[in-house]
Amino acid sequence: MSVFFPSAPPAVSILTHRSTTTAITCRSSLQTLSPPQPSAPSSLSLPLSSNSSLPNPKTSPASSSGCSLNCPHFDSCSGCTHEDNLHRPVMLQEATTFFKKLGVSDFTFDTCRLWGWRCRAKLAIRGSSTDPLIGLYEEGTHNVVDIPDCKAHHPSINAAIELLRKGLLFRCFFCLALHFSGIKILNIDPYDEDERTGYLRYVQMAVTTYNTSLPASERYRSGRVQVSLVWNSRSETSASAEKLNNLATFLWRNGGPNSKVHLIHSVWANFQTSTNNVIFGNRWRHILGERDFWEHVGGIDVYLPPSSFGQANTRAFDSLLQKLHKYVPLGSSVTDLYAGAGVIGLSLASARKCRKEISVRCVEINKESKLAFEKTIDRLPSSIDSSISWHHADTSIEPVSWLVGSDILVVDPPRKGLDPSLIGALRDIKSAERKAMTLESPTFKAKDEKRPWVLRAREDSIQIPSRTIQEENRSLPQTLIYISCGWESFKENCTALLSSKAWHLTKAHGFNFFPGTQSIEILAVFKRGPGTSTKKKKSGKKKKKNKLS
Ligand SMILES: C[S@@+](CC[C@H](N)C(=O)[O-])C[C@H]1O[C@@H](n2cnc3c(N)ncnc32)[C@H](O)[C@@H]1O
Repeated sequence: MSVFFPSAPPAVSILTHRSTTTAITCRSSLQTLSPPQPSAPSSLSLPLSSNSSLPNPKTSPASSSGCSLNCPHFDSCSGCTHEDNLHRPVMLQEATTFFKKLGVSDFTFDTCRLWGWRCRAKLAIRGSSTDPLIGLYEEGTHNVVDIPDCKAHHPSINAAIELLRKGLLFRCFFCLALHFSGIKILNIDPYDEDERTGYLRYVQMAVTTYNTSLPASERYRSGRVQVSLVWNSRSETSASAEKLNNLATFLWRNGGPNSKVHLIHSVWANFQTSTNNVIFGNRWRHILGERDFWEHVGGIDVYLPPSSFGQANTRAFDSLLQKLHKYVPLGSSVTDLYAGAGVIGLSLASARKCRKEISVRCVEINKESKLAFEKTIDRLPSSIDSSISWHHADTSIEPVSWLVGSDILVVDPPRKGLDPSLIGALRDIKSAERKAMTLESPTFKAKDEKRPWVLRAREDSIQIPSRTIQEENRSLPQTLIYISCGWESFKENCTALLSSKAWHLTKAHGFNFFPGTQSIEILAVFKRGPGTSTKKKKSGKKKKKNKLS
């Protein structure tokens, strides 16, 4: 649940989360950013679990100086950049000022969860089989820092790392009841970048907090981990396959359904032999546990294979989606660019039961996301009667063709921001619209032929459309909703859009997606045209005309 603390202009409103589970209150009530206040205002939710190393709210009240990270790895790990005032990232003041200058004085900020928020982590594995290191690189190096007590990780991730490293009582009758590491006992060497030897390169840990056999209030803290082992071999048939299977079995035996705490959801392998810094190779193999991995965000069940993009902060993403729904009127046609598995578009399609005739088109460059889209669409409520499609395409190529036929454009690009060609198309949207209205527009036809996978929400409504969405509706979006995880690129893109006078900014919201870092997630709403001042003049003229006529 979100609680709204009204604030005096020009301040930012801070929205905070009250957990359905155990909650801690960082004292204070009203939040403004100018002048800066020393104390934390928030009601903060803390996920706690039996295997959690998070502070217990009953024993560790938040300090009056704010909400601190209190992480033992802070000095050596590159993951977090600041320790204090997690509820108020450094960027927040700058963002508030930036939006105010652009006429948005009611910028809000949702503090979200401050600890245990990361539900998806990619960690490097280095060191030796007798002393494995599992964590992030030290700033500017390839030295891995062990982070067993990371305060950002969902506690289940830390527990799964622990299982990978130290294990439980494994083969204790052989080893005189000593506790040995899963890696040590199986004699699995971590990858050595210099020698290009060893087996285990990285691990991706993804937590699902959607276990419907538990009461809703217990689901978050009882999250289970999909473990993906990035293995230094070409495939599962290579010589080291036995070691890989032994490690997977070890994790499953000690963390699967027959263990004391069911921690491990599934174990996957990814095969990567490249010498570059790319984490994953192209080959994936499901080894143990459930193949299907579901999460529930934005009101829908979302399927997330390990190969597809997934948001790291599940709960914060859910808050953002709830906010986003408010900006999409019933009956809109939506294009979701940089869509991943289409979570944003599909969540919009299902947002309200009465939403009919909405059309959603998702565009994504990673073909691995297609399966996730198909699975997710299968679980959409049967009341949804929308035209929904997913396209494996590069947004930067002929971007105008993706804009045609949409009322609302949602963009959620990677950190580097929008592709220059898309920025160009949006700046020049008026002339693009004129062209689109021309029946024989070449851009139009070309894209139409390239649509490889057009899926419909319901099997029985599948029709090979004789008239595509674009042919029915050739207008271009009147609203642009920009979701950004890269503040610097957002500022640049925003300035470029506004300077074209093709768009003006109407709303902006911030979300604490990455507490402890410099980053915040932005949801910004742009409307077509140059904005209020010109509008006022125009409406003044209109009034006069009306009077005369
Ligand atoms: C920040 S993620 C957002 C994904 C999705 N909206 C979600 O929330 O799950 C950015 C996505 O853009 C995709 N992407 C990057 N460049 C792209 C391009 N040129 N065209 C289409 N998609 C692209 C990435 O593969 C990634 O899935």
